[in-house]
Amino acid sequence: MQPSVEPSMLDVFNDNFDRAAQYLDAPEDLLESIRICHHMYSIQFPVRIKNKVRIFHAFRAEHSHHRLPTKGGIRYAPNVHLDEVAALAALMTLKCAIVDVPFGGAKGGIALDPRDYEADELERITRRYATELVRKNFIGPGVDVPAPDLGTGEREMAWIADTYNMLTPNSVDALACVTGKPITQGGIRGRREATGRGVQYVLQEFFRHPDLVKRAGLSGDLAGKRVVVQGLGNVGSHFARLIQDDGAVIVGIGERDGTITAPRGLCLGAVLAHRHETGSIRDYPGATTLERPADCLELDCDILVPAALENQITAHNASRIRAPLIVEAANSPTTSEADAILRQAGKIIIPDIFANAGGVTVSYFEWVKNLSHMRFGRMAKRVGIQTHQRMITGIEDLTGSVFPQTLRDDIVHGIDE
Ligand SMILES: NC(=O)C1=CN([C@@H]2O[C@H](COP(=O)(O)OP(=O)(O)OC[C@H]3O[C@@H](n4cnc5c(N)ncnc54)[C@H](OP(=O)(O)O)[C@@H]3O)[C@@H](O)[C@H]2O)C=CC1
Ligand SMILES: O=C(O)CCC(=O)C(=O)O
Repeated sequence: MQPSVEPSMLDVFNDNFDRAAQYLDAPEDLLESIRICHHMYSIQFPVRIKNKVRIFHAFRAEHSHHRLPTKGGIRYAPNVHLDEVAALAALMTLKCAIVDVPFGGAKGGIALDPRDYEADELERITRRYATELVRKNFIGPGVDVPAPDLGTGEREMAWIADTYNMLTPNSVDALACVTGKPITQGGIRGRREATGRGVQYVLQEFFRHPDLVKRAGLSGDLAGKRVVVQGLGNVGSHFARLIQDDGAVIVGIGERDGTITAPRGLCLGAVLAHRHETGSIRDYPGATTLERPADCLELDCDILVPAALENQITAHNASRIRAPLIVEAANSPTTSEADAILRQAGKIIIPDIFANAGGVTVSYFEWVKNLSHMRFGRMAKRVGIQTHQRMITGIEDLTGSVFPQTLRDDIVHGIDE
């Protein structure tokens, strides 16, 4: 029987937690203290928008303080509420543990649709939210460190860092109060694409395990695999670009305004240019446009990557999912009932708390960089350049050949952030 109401994200987290707990030999009281969200902050504040005072509802949840600071994004979406950020904060605790970064989990949000506001209005709302977080000690380099999530990005993180800085004038570590900042404001190279790149790495790793590939009913490597992506935002667009470089073929894309599909493949760059020009992915030349964003989930493909919203694969559509491999780039895109249906059908699901952990991993390096007040590699850079230079000269002397200039520059320069 199909449920009439979709479960909340917190229901889904609790179901999954209970399922995982069965594999542990841990007392129930301990499990309960791991499950619950420890600190929750719910705020309502007024901001003047177009000469009218509007009340905004905003939240921050710190799931676990077993490691500090707590860490997790801030989302701007119309229906954000306290239970939702509590569930997302719990996922952050598990995610940080899986990739072993020293944080407890947190998440926050403001209930608004960013498309309804001008940039200066969003700035005032964001700065007021950040001020409220400072007032209640829900932000700080050693307390709770937000980052981008759905509907937010580098710009919002820069506003938050600046607000924090203004309110704590003697704090030398102020920049470490938030990650995902622009490079010029203390950000780190690679954070922008980190979550999508992490999803790419997860898939590359999956295809290094022939037993898993076989269990999914697939063969070979990523090249030629047919991929469908839902959501062309920060996570989805970088993932799609990177996976195309691995030879995968994007056969479908779902966005807010519908789905496009082309069995022979879509060129991501051209789709983004089309969206930029027309404001929509619909009617992309050479592709079929389907009405609903969720139509993309049911397309025939090898790998399905939901990278937009929660609760997309539900008890209602799970039986129509054709992809044998599902990679959860979004947080909580699959309800627990859907998860059971998919597993029953023999599908492999790579869960969000592993698949999208690339973002918080790179955030960790940004935080460390801000606390150390030094760019990665700065101290050893010159020594590295001299060592590589000597190595190249030695090889050229021994072989009598000369390195091509571009290769020489590449080797001499070495890695950066
Ligand atoms: N940013 C990060 O580093 C991380 C994000 N995540 C998770 O990844 C997911 C996506 O986040 P992110 O990419 O940052 O968010 P963005 O806001 O950058 O992108 C979301 C994208 O989804 C689109 N979208 C909105 N509604 C729908 C819909 N109904 N169907 C299909 N697409 C839709 C949006 O379109 P439009 O622009 O029109 O709104 C937008 O292109 C979220 O679940 C987030 O929690 C997880 C780890 C880290
Ligand atoms: O980069 C971070 O700190 C957190 C990213 C995030 O919100 C997430 O992984 O869901």
